Amino acid sequence: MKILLVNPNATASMTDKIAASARRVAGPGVEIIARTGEGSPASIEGHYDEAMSVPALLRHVREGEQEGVAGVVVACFDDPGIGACRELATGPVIGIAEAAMKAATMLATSFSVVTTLPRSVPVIEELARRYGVDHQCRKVRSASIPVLALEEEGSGAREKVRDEILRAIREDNCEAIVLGCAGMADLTDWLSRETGVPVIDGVTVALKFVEGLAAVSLGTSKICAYAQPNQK
Ligand SMILES: O=C(O)C[C@H]1NC(=O)NC1=O
Repeated sequence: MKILLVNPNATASMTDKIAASARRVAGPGVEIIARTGEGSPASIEGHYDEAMSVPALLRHVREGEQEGVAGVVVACFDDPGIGACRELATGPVIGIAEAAMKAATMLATSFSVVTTLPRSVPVIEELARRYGVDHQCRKVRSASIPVLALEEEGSGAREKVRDEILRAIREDNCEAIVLGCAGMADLTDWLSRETGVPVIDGVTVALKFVEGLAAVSLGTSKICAYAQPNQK
């Protein structure tokens, strides 16, 4: 089984980190094909970056379809272009925000999200509403770090994420934490140990959801909303 994992931003080191997290949990016989959003913004921080990341993402999904991938993980917590990707794909297409937040609702009665910058907070709050989990999402918080600080050793980014998680547990009455950035994937185990609560990373959860759905031969419905784009 081949699964396409796309980091929609243009930072290859983040793609490598995300792919390593995914490969650590991939099942036997599952090959992860990792791709970077060449020509897209170096990081996705807000609506404009998100929009600018979709063309390269769609090119990778189209290529993956031609390569016969079983499904797609969109590894950016804005879940950019999911509907458009689903129109191109036949297998499941799952964004890490939807995967992580819905997984949180299966593990706890409440969760908070910790993302990078304040400007990403309303984007994620809207996703929680769209996915119908806003009543269980206590709060979306920001660690006030640029996305790319997560790529810099010694930046203090990981400690800021940890400290914001501890504040969430104290103040939000939440029982689980969702990591609001694909670039946090490598911090998951450390953060769980440091904080004592389930810390959910959307990259690995989305991968297992795609793997599981593909394994039972379930793919994207093509009969209406996600039918192939009309030829003009
Ligand atoms: O908006 C964010 O902070 C998260 C989002 N940005 C990015 O480049 N990869 C992400 O997962």
